[in-house]
Parts: sequence; structure tokens; C-alpha cells
Amino acid sequence: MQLEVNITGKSFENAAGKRHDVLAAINFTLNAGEVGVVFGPSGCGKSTLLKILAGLDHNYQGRVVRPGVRLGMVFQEPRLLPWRTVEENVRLAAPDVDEARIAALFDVLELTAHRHHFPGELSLGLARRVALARAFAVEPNFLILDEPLASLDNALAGRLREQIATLVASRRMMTLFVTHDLDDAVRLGDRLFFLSARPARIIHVETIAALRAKRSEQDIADIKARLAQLDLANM
Ligand SMILES: Nc1ncnc2c1ncn2[C@@H]1O[C@H](COP(=O)(O)OP(=O)(O)OP(=O)(O)O)[C@@H](O)[C@H]1O
Repeated sequence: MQLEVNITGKSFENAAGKRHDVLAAINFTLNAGEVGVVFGPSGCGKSTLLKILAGLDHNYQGRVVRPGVRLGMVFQEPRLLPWRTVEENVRLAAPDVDEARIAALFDVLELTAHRHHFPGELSLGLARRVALARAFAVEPNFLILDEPLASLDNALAGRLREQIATLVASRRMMTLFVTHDLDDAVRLGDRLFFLSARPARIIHVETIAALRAKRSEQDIADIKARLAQLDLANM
């Protein structure tokens, strides 16, 4: 299974009919078992790109090939149904999920005590974990995470990052993760796609040789230092 992305352009029109170019050329492939990270400045078009890759937006130039995709997606806002419990939110997305799988997911994500809570009773961090459980319950072969660690304090973000790493390592799938935090990108990713300001194009691809599970603090510091030298913010 491989995702092939050959986008040549994407624009929006405003109410006055003026064209607003958001994506320029974006070309890459992503393989099963690989974590790609989309990294770029605020407003450069990352969410727009993800919507295209998720198959939610067909109005672009170019071609995206996503053979037999079973998609799991975690948006920036958890988007849970407020009148359904945590467990019901997960089961609605994945009607075939068995109890053992739900129990295992809730265990990794520390949600067991919250099964019967409603979304309105959850903090943002908890709601994100429910959104992750829902995405994994469908046993995806393509997982998209749009800034799942944004707006969480450091301790919560660190814990959730570990939980995401555990879940991602438990399944062979294509994963695409959007962040504007370089540390998260270097800790979670295998290949980092650096985007320019709008209209976004890929200005650098960083392939991380050290395996995710074996990446040491020193490896992470070295990669970040090398990337800082590339001065990507000014490209
Ligand atoms: N449906 C839409 N109609 C018109 N313009 C849009 C639409 N969606 C996004 N845009 C514009 O496209 C640009 C890119 O938005 P997008 O949300 O993809 O950026 P982003 O990189 O995900 O931003 P952030 O890092 O802040 O989440 C912005 O200028 C935004 O205003």
C-alpha cells in the first residue's frame, strides 16, 4: 500500500471571485509502516493538504492515488458527538470493533474510567484521546493526525505523544501527522516534509535514519541541530 501525491495546485476563490493560491506543487509518496510529518508555518495550507489526502476535497489540480484506503482521522478539534458517551462515539465509527479491542485501546489511552462520560464532561486532552481511540478502532491503513498535541500543556502533550507513538507502532499503516512543533516532528516521524509559506511547496524532505523506537535524546538533539542549520524558515 502506498499513497502517491502529485498535487500541482490548489486555490480558493473569495466572495469577490479573487483567486487565493494555497498549495503549489506537492509531490511525495508514503509507504505502509511509515510516519510522514507535514511541517510548515501557520496558515501555509497544511489542513487544506490533509483534506485533499483524506479524500474530503476533490477540487484541486493534480492527482492523489490512495488505493484501498481505510482512513482514521484525528482533527484539531476532537469532533465528538456530544449526546453520545465516549464508548458510543468510538463504537459508532467502528461498529464491528470487538470488546477486547476497545478495552485495549482505552487501556493505552487511559480512557477506561471515562467510558460512560459524555464529551461535555471531558477536558481537551481527554477528548483528543477519545478521537484517537475512534480513529484506531476502525483499524485504519491510513492514519491522519492534524496537530493532535496542539493547545495541551507540556506534560499532557508529552504523555499523549507517547500514547500516539505506542499506537502507531502497534499497526503497520501509513501515517501522516501535521505539526508546527519541530520536537514532535523529530520524535514521531520517519520522513519530514517541510512546507514553504503559502502557496505551499515542499522545500525540504528530511529522512530520519534512526528507528523511531530506538531514537535517543542525543539523536533527536542532533537532528534538530542539523535542521536548524538549514535555515528552512527563510527558504
Ligand atoms: N474553505 C476555504 N475557503 C477559502 N479559503 C480557505 C478555505 N480553507 C482554507 N482557506 C485558506 O487557505 C489558507 C490555508 O489554510 P489552512 O487551514 O490549510 O492552513 P494551515 O497551514 O493548516 O494553518 P494552521 O497552521 O493555522 O492550522 C488560509 O489562508 C485559509 O484562509
